[in-house]
Order: sequence, then C-alpha cells, then structure tokens
Amino acid sequence: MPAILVINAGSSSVKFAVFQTDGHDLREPAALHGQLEGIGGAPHLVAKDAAGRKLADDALPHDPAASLDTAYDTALAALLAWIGEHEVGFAIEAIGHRVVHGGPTHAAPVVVDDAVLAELDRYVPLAPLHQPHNLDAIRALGRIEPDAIQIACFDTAFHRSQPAVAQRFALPRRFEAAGVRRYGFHGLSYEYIAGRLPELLGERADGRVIVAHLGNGASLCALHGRRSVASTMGFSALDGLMMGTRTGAIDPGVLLYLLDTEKMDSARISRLLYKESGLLGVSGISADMRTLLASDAPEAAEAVELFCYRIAREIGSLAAALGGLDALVFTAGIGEHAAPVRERVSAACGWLGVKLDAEANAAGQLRLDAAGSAVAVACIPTDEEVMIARHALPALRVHHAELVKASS
Ligand SMILES: Nc1ncnc2c1ncn2[C@@H]1O[C@H](COP(=O)(O)OP(=O)(O)O)[C@@H](O)[C@H]1O
Ligand SMILES: CC(=O)OP(=O)(O)O
Ligand SMILES: [Mg+2]
Repeated sequence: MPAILVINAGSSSVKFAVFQTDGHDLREPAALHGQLEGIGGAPHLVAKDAAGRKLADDALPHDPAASLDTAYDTALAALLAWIGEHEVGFAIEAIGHRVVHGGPTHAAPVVVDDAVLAELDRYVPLAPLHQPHNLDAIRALGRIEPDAIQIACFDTAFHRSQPAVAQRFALPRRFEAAGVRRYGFHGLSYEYIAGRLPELLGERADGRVIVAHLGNGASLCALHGRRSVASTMGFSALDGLMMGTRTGAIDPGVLLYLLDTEKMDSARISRLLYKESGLLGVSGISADMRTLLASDAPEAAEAVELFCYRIAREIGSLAAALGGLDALVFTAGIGEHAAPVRERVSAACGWLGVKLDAEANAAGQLRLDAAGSAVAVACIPTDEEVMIARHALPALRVHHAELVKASS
C-alpha cells in the first residue's frame, strides 16, 4: 500500500505520521502516528494506530557518547524500522516535512534537492531552535531512504497572503529588499484550523477570527476569509507572545543594554532570548504550563499571569488589525488543554464581547462561548501532520508528472 510519511522535527522530539494513499487520495486519519522524544538524551517512542490504540511506548537504545547528528540518524532509523515492522506492506512514496522557515520565496511546498537544501540552510539563523533540526531530519532520511522523494512544507507559507503593510518593518527599504520583514510562523497549524472553521463556526468562519496557537512556541494569527492577514510572530519565531522559553516581543532598547552594558555577545543574547526566558525565565521553575499551574510558588503564578496578559494585549492588537472580532479559537498544547489559561484570556477579552461558558471550558468542548457572547469561542485540536500530508501528496504527483514529461 503506497503511503506518505510525515515528519515534524523539533529541537528534541519528532512527531510523525503515516498516511495511506488510495490512488490520488489521502486516507485520513493517519494509519500510524506518534512521537519520538528525547533525541540526544534518552529517546522514547510512543506510537498509536488510527483508532488511537497504543502500539508502542518504548525506550530506544542509544549511545550517550554519540553526537546529536548520529543520535538523529539512529533515532530516525529506529523509527523507520519500527514502521516497517508494524505495518506490513507500506511503501513510503514520499516524506513530507515541516520546515519552519521558507524565507521570502516559498509560498508553497517544494521537493527538496541539494539546491533547495542549501537555500533552506541560509534561514538557520532566523529560526535556530527549529530549522537545523528540520534540515537534519531531511538529511538523515536522505541517507536512510535515498529513493524517497522529500517534500518541505513551510510554517511561513500560509502567511504570504498578508497585506504588504502587515509584513513591513519601519526600517529603511533596503532591509526589506534583503528579506528583513515579518514572515509569521505556525502556518501549517493555522491552515489546518482555517479548514475546520466552517463546520464549527458556520458563517462566522469567513469573518474576523483570531487563532491562538499556544504550544511551547506560541503565536496568534488574524484570519479574514480564512486567510492570514496578520500574525504576532515576525522575522523570527521570537516575536509576539511570551513562550515556554522565549521572550516574545521585547523593547529593542533591552538588546542594546545587554550588548553595551552587560557586554553580552550575540550568542549569549540569543541563548537568553530563545532558551532561558519566557515561562521558564519568569518562573525560574519550568517551561511547562502543567508544572506552573500545579505550583504554589508566587513566581509560577506571575509567569502564568504575564503569559495570559501578553496574549490578551496582542488579541487587542490583532482585533484592531481586523476591525473587530467574530471568533476566538484556542489550539496547540496549552490552548487545547489548559482551561485556566483560556478562562483568563477570555475574561480579559470581555470588552471585545467574549463571554466564556465555564462548564464547556472546563470540559474542553469544541465550542466554548456562553449564550449571548458576541464572539464565538472554540477550542480545536490542531493537526500539523495531516496538513503536511495534504500538501505532500499533490506535490508528489506534480513531481512525478514533471519527471514523465522530462523523459518523454
Ligand atoms: N494538560 C495540560 N495542561 C496545561 N498545559 C499543557 C497540558 N498538556 C500540554 N500542555 C502544554 O503544552 C505545551 C506543549 O505544546 P505543544 O503544542 O505540544 O508544543 P510544541 O509542538 O511547540 O512542542 C507544553 O509545554 C505544556 O506546557
Ligand atoms: C515556530 C515555532 O515556534 O514552532 P514551535 O511552536 O513548534 O516551537
Ligand atoms: Mg509545535
């Protein structure tokens, strides 16, 4: 049975899914899906079938002395071997990857060859927490499965529909020409959510909608007509909301202070902004929302307070860009599971007409707005993997057609 393997590679984990293809169509949901965590440390594989039954919950063998490159190769090879053993008859036709940064050129998925890989390497400094791992996964699978077609699907692509004013910085124009502009991220997640809106919101789906993707990385996207019109993330995945370990938007004067007065170099500042700040930095306890919500420490409470405050302020900003608000949608790890965060953010957006149904919120239902709420509120589990597979299949067909044309 032909199939598409999807890889969503993070800094220390890889989410994966295998979708069967019937002729030209994708068979949903995924036949297999799961997560490989702890690469470079103690790798652990969890896999489930289409019905959600657990097929694996295993520690994988690892060599503590191995480099991260070797650890990635070993972990991905173990994953492929596991897929081969557990689903007899899958023939992986293509591998679809989430690649966080597609730069100014890529508004659609692309088949990866050496030239594309070299171009995507240039965006590593713009997304240092993600891009290297996305590209490592492509390289590792190129070594392990040299005949499979690999297709990159970009987090930035969905935002290319934004008006020029939303993508522009107030810098001299030569910087924009050099690619210094707002890109926006989490696009595969927003695209998936945009596709679910009609069934959940009816005619409001095409109205003014703000989606809050609150995971380890967090951002907001303003949708109108289910297209991205603005986002809180900009040039890099650092801008906008406070995140697990990232600052979000910060007064650029602070960076000058760190350089000039604290004498930090750029590598030190980068570590501070990407890895030591956010929920982790403010709480001094953890980057994990579950730990903070369960903690009695005042610092944990202050971190959660700031997280929610920043979201509410940025919702105000995007509502201004949209000229009002018809619906608010929560998604990703925190958005889907942390009812207290949804409650606080919604309460702070009361002035916009948001009124939450406390019981529906506590139960994590799909629709959360109370009777009489001027704004629809929803909680929709995101699915970046299915979005990647939906992009990869047509890209693969086009690639095959081009090969046939070239050889005739
Ligand atoms: N039950 C829960 N309650 C509160 N927060 C949760 C819960 N489950 C997951 N999370 C939060 O979700 C975050 C991860 O979200 P996820 O979307 O998986 O992130 P990423 O894909 O960026 O790694 C975790 O850091 C954790 O804080
Ligand atoms: C772009 C980004 O921040 O991604 P993630 O949420 O997976 O860290
Ligand atoms: Mg994520």
